[in-house]
Amino acid sequence: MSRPIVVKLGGSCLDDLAGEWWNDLAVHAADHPLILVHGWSKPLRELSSRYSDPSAILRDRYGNQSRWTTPDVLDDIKTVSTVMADDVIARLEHRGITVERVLGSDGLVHAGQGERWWWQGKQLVELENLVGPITKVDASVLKNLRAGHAYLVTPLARNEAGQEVNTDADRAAAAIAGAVGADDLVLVTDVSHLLIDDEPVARIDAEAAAAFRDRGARGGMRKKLRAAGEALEHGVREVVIGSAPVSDLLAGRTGTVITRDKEQ
Ligand SMILES: Nc1ncnc2c1ncn2[C@@H]1O[C@H](COP(=O)(O)OP(=O)(O)O)[C@@H](O)[C@H]1O
Ligand SMILES: CC(=O)N[C@@H](CCC(=O)OP(=O)(O)O)C(=O)O
Repeated sequence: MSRPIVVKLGGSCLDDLAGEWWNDLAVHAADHPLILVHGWSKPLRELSSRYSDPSAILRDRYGNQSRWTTPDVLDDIKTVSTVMADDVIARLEHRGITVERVLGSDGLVHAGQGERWWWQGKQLVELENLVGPITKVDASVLKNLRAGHAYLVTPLARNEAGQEVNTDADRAAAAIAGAVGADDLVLVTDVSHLLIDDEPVARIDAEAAAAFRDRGARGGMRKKLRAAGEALEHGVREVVIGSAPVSDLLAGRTGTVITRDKEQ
């Protein structure tokens, strides 16, 4: 069996991907087991204005942004994810690829104890946030990995107390890519490249990407660079960030390719 490909579909761009983009993905999926992991940031903002309020986003002590997640927010995440999943499934099935949907919290993604102290704007506050760091991915849940078949993962997780928690979608995709032995992780988003000093970057190694992350990356890109580093540590060969069809990103025709070593 060829190695699986993991593609993370950014919540920022999922509804902007054109028919051609899906045609290209279906060609890949016909030859490789495919795992899609989706985000939901934009659909949540469209569901309710409360998700555009700056107080909805917290930061941990490492500067990672995290949605303030309560049981109501989890319900909203599931509502928008079901609509997105129905759309993705229809698009791929129409192109001859079968799709199985998996909630990460149904045994695939395990989380540890969450943080209690968060930065909300400039204030450090103690609050309950249903977000957990990913501790394990149980790849045996994805037992039907084969060419022509795709999994669509909603990256929620379950913690040791049995609670369902939110996770970061890029980092969940990285952990899943490592667990299934994927060679490639593709992070599809609303920008064509990582920009450093306003210049698009075609290739960068993990060390330089981490150095830039801590110096200059913001918001969603900061999380992507952290996720890329984690994926490479877990054995993924390369991580590509961009907005083009997956074939173009995998061939290095566009996007930013992040590799473990300089020479790769
Ligand atoms: N150095 C950078 N290069 C490119 N994009 C950046 C950079 N720093 C921050 N960003 C932002 O990261 C965003 C992508 O992350 P995010 O909004 O989380 O997307 P997604 O929903 O696809 O995960 C871009 O739209 C851009 O505004
Ligand atoms: C803990 C946390 O913040 N989780 C993210 C997961 C979704 C995500 O990452 O969506 P994008 O791909 O659109 O960025 C959130 O709820 O927004």
